[in-house]
Amino acid sequence: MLTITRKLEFDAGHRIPDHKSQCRNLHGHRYTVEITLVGNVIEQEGSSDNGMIMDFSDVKALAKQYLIDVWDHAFLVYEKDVAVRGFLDSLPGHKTVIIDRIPTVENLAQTAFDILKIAYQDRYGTGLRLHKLVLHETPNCWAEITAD
Ligand SMILES: Nc1nc2c(c(=O)[nH]1)N=C([C@H](O)[C@H](O)COP(=O)(O)OP(=O)(O)OP(=O)(O)O)CN2
Ligand SMILES: [Zn+2]
Repeated sequence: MLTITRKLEFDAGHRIPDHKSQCRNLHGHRYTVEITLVGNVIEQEGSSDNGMIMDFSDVKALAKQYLIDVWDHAFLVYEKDVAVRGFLDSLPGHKTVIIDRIPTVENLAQTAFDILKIAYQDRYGTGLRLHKLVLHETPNCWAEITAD
C-alpha cells in the first residue's frame, strides 16, 4: 500500500481528572500528530500535484483548518470536568475546547481521527482517505489509530 504522511505539532493543556498520579494536575504538552493518507496518485500532466497522492502543503492546510488551529494553545477539557470548566469560563476570552471524553492520548487521537477523516475524504475523486493517525503526547507516549 502506498501512503504519505505529514507531521504537525501543536501545544495544548489538559488534565485527566481521576488520574492516580500527577496527570490529574493542569498541565500541557507539545503534541505531535502524524497524518497518513492513502489514495491513487494523481496523473494529470501539467498539474501542480501530478504524481502526488496529495500535495503536502494541502495536507497541512486542511489539518490546520480542521484541527491544529482549533486545538493549538487551547485547553482540552473533558465535558464532565465541571471544576475546570467553571475555572476556564471565568477567564475572559480563554481558548477552551470541550472534549466529549477524558482527554487521554487515546481519546484525543480518536477525536482527531474522526475530525480529519471528514476533512480528507475523497477530495479529488481519487479515493483519498485518512488511513492512520499517530498522536504523540510526549516523546515517549503515543496512540495510533488505523482505519478499519
Ligand atoms: N494510557 C495512557 N496513560 C497515560 C496518559 C494517557 O493519555 N494515556 N497520560 C498521562 C499523562 O497525561 C502524561 O501525558 C504522560 O505523563 P508521563 O507518563 O509522565 O509521560 P513522560 O513521557 O513524561 O514519561 P517519563 O517517564 O517522564 O519519560 C499518563 N498516563
Ligand atoms: Zn498529559
